[in-house]
Amino acid sequence: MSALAVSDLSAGYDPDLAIVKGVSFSVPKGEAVCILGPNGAGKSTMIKAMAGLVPCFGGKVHLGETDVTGLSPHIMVRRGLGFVPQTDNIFTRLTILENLQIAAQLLPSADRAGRIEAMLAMFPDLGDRPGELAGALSGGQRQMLAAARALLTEPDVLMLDEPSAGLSPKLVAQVFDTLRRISEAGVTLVLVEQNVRAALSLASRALVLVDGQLAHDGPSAALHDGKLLGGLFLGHRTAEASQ
Ligand SMILES: Nc1ncnc2c1ncn2[C@@H]1O[C@H](COP(=O)(O)OP(=O)(O)OP(=O)(O)O)[C@@H](O)[C@H]1O
Repeated sequence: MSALAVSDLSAGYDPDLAIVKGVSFSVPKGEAVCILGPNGAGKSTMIKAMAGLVPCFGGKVHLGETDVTGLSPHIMVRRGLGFVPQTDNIFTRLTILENLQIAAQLLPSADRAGRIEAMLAMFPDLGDRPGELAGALSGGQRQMLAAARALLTEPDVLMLDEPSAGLSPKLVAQVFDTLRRISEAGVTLVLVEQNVRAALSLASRALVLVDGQLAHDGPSAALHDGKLLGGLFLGHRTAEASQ
């Protein structure tokens, strides 16, 4: 049983103009998968459609055995999906603790304090200063807070849209170390990334999206060869994508 299965998904902003065009893939429980591709390929649109934030025109998204296609984002969370958007993923005028408390509203009240404690323990940079304003955090720490908010509800699958966007190389390394720990804890990860090297070092498998279609689906190791990746970005397709 896959943790996440996407079949023949079409999605976009205008029903007459699909951005994501018939994409299929599945992610086994515990796997980390990255979605790469040139600018404008439709990566963010696809991950947002999977999270219920962009309309799906056709196809299905399953979380485990549950069909979650087109459900609203807060219902997706209840079905076991965590999503970290690229921007506006924390409340900058609230404290770290308040950010976690808001996310915890989705949990039964008896579980809230324990889960918040668990997140503060998992992310020591946050646990050291729960009363600090989120707006005062570094870019990397903000991404950690956004991930902590999504992990509070113990999702089966955590999806992230460009967690490295706008970060210095040092902060990118910090964020990816955190993602590695999350992956090692058994959470299934799906991330869209522009930072190819960081994404391939974390994920065991890579999908390449070009012009809204899957051009490649295979082990990350195969893409350490920059030539293959360059060819894919230019529009070549590999056999794995059509299987
Ligand atoms: N809110 C929107 N309304 C209409 N069109 C949009 C919207 N957001 C994105 N698009 C269009 O969808 C297409 C795919 O954009 P998307 O952001 O999904 O690509 P991407 O692969 O994530 O690109 P990048 O790597 O540059 O972030 C682009 O043509 C873009 O202009």
